[in-house]
Amino acid sequence: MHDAVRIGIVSISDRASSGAYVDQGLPALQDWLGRALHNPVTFDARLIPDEQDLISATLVELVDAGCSLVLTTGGTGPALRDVTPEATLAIADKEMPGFGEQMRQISLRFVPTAILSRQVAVIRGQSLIINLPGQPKAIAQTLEGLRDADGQSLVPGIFAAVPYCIDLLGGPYLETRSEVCAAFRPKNAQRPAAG
Ligand SMILES: Nc1ncnc2c1ncn2[C@@H]1O[C@H](COP(=O)(O)OP(=O)(O)OP(=O)(O)O)[C@@H](O)[C@H]1O
Ligand SMILES: Nc1nc2c(c(=O)[nH]1)N[C@H]1C(S)=C(S)[C@@H](COP(=O)(O)O)O[C@H]1N2
Repeated sequence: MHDAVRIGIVSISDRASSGAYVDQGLPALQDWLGRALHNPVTFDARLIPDEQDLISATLVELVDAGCSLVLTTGGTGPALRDVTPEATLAIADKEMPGFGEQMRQISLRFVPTAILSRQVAVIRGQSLIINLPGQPKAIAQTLEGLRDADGQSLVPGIFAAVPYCIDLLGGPYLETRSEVCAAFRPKNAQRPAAG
């Protein structure tokens, strides 16, 4: 039996939230997490514009609702309306700089403009909050990393470190499908395989 987990997914886009185009962020997040995790997931989904106070309030609401993990997409670039990192840092207890550093390493293998992405990850209470870029295809790329033609990992995706981080926060034990994402835990933190 796998632990149940509640995950917040937040798409931050002026145009998708106003209906100017169809949001692809929430479906991409839900699809990837559904493929990667064995655990039963309850999703709390929000589609909101690039408004700093609303982004912060939404993140607080999702943490208070019991989300162990909150993933955002969009609003991490340099444009005037891009304020997702500021809104996330404003409600943080701790910053987790490794996630942003690793995402930029991965994304640089795809586009030189990855340098423009300012995404951050933070802890608030017992929740891990991670900003992902807004390009829908960047969601799987940053979570999963990059493989060569034989399926060998070239750059590990950031999700490999998420289950152990959530263990350390006292959250549910997340188990991943290794063909999508091989999570890493130190040996002493591994539960015996079920069955
Ligand atoms: N939720 C989304 N659904 C579909 N495509 C998106 C979404 N968010 C972003 N994109 C695409 O990725 C690009 C970069 O995302 P970014 O977050 O910088 O958006 P933006 O240009 O600030 O505009 P907006 O906030 O109105 O989506 C967008 O120009 C758009 O083509
Ligand atoms: N993997 C990946 N990362 C990416 C991109 C991309 O296409 N793929 N686009 C970059 C660009 S052009 C920008 S401006 C930043 C910020 O994007 P955001 O404002 O959509 O969050 O993400 C970067 N990271």
